[in-house]
Amino acid sequence: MTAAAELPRPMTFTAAPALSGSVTVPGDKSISHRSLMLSALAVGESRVEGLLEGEDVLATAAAMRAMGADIQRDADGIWHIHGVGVGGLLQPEGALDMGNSGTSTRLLMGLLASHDLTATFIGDASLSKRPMARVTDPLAQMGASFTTSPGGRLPLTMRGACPAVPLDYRLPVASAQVKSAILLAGLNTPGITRVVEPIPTRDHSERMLRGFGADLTVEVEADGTRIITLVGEAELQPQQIIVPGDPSSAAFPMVAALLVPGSQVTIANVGLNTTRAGLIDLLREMGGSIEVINAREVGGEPVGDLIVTASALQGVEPDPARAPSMIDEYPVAFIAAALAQGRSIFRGLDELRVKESDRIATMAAGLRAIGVAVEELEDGLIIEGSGGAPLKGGGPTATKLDHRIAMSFAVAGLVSRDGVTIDDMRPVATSFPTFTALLQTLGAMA
Ligand SMILES: O=C(O)C1=C[C@@H](OP(=O)(O)O)[C@@H](O)[C@H](O)C1
Ligand SMILES: C=C(OP(=O)(O)O)C(=O)O
Repeated sequence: MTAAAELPRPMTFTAAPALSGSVTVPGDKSISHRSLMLSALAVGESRVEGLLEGEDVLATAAAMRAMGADIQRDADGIWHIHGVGVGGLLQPEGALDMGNSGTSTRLLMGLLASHDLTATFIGDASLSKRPMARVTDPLAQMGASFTTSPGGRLPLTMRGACPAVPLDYRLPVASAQVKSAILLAGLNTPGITRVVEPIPTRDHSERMLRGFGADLTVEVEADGTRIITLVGEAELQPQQIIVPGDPSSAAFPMVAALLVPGSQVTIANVGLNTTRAGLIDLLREMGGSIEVINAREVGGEPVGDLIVTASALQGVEPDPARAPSMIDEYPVAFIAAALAQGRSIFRGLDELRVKESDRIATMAAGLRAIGVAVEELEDGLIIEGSGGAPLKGGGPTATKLDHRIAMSFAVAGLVSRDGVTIDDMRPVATSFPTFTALLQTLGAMA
């Protein structure tokens, strides 16, 4: 990194004229991570089209390379991966730098837990504060051992177990990262690995593992509990993967188009997997006009184009049970609530406190600073909406190395009187490197 890249990059977003046009967002981050990891375990060449080329996914690519996978990007932007086979990852020479990425860290810990190697995981200041016991505990039950920093955090060193012991595990926290870590560990483990998921979370790992030829079944009980069973010592076949646009990135232009009066925007090729589509349901309940056209299936995932038209929104009190289906979209949903008519009450969001920042506290402070009346709860926020009146604005908003906080307050700036200044836009490169260019395409910035 150059010295300039290390300096915070503040930016001000000001009231926008009506947004219009058609855009695409970069590839899905969750699917991109998984496509690199599973391709690196298949024997032969996999091709990945539409991979998110953000810092988080590039951290996964670098780690897989460091453990023996051959990963190349061609001039057309297609990624070619020659894998090493399940169980074939090599001892990395240096520490694995996971940057800002929780998904890379937790999924790779799972993947390596059943390999005969030692790996050290390091990350940035944000990642080094995040809890890892949620994965190290079950992986230790499979035989891996860990030396962690205080509180079970990064930097940590893991010694994998080979053969590992298959695990039957009921998730104590609704987390796709924990689920995926155990399933990935199960790939190179003799016998049956089973994960019981009382509250469904994103199912990209299950879909993709099956797509690569793993013997994986999902049973859904009457109360919605999912039981995922994986037969270990799998052999994965190389695949051609097309990554859909990330619904978590589409969330920002979607909310911007609903809030900026007179807007109509098309966001093409957005992933619409129901385990990810909670924000669309919520915004529609608030009165948002979001039409899905060209619904189709691409590479085993539902995809569609969204036509979003500016709408007057009403306050909501969403059911906490839907939290996993929009877990990364709450920051921008809070901005939508700040412009809605009436009060919104968000509860059951404890998980937001352990993301790239404490997203409840960071959003509460940022909203207050731009003139929104907000009450912080232990597990959520109460937000008094402006009824469509522009927010006061201000800043600089402290983003705390959190890309979704930065993009959410950028959207708030588009519907503010005085503009909103973000203290540092650099973290946006982790998931959505083309964010400001996309806002420009829509006419949001001069
Ligand atoms: O599995 C994944 O790709 C992800 C799962 C979610 O995390 P949790 O599993 O911690 O809820 C989400 O917040 C993260 O951005 C990506
Ligand atoms: C929480 C997120 O990602 P991760 O856990 O991979 O850092 C996110 O992208 O909002």
